[in-house]
Amino acid sequence: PGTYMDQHGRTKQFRELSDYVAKCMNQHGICVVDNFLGDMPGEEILKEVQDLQSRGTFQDGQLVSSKGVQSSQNIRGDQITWVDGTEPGSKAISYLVSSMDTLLMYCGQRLKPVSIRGRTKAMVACYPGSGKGYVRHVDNPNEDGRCITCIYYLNKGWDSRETGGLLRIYPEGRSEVANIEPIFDRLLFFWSDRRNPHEVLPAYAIRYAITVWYFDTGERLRAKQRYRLPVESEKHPKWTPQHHPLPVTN
Ligand SMILES: Cn1c(O)c(C(=O)NCC(=O)O)c(=O)c2ccccc21
Ligand SMILES: [Mn+2]
Repeated sequence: PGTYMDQHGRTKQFRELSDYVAKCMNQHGICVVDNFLGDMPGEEILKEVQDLQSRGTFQDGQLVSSKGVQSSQNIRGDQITWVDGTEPGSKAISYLVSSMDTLLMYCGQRLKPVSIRGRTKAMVACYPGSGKGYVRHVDNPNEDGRCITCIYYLNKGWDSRETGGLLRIYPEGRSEVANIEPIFDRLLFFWSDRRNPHEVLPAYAIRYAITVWYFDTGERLRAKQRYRLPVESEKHPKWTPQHHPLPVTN
């Protein structure tokens, strides 16, 4: 039987990790964390995503462009579904999202100048591997409130030389690009605004990812006033470290 990694051990790990994430975000605006949760929890999350897919909950992603919704099946093969973590069969996804929340909470005020108090639900995405990718875009080009994009990848043994599917980021004002392999148990953060245009290169194998966008409190409030959304419509995670049973770790 495995030993429980004690809550204290994990807290210490997250504190150190948050030092790295805060520094990396302020320096580069892009941050990669490998082996975020470990093999076991990663496998649990992958299983839940595959179950979601087998239950047919994924629908084709719509490309919402500034000209309103246009169906884009021919451009993007991605399929998406939204999970808030309370649905049956989403315990591991919920553990992932609360781990993301906790890590960002430990970053606290160091992620200047944003102050994060809310986020979207988790968007589970699957590229079927038919050679489609995702056109180059900016997640938040018009100050809709989203400040940090957080993506968790689930693809075991992914090798983009074989199966493509690289995330390519073109950091604004820089000559070099960032090529991110969507490998299993990898966590990625980047600023959601125009600093990080990005694209997903055509994928030739099934490619899973789970994305959460974190809101900057001020920007989100202003965006709501512009569109008169009820301010309470956001799911505000409580910022106390979530008490949840830690997975058995060998
Ligand atoms: C399916 N999919 C996406 O894959 C990305 C995206 O940037 N993905 C990056 C990645 O998976 O590495 C998106 O930004 C996105 C935005 C709205 C709807 C669907 C979307
Ligand atoms: Mn994107």
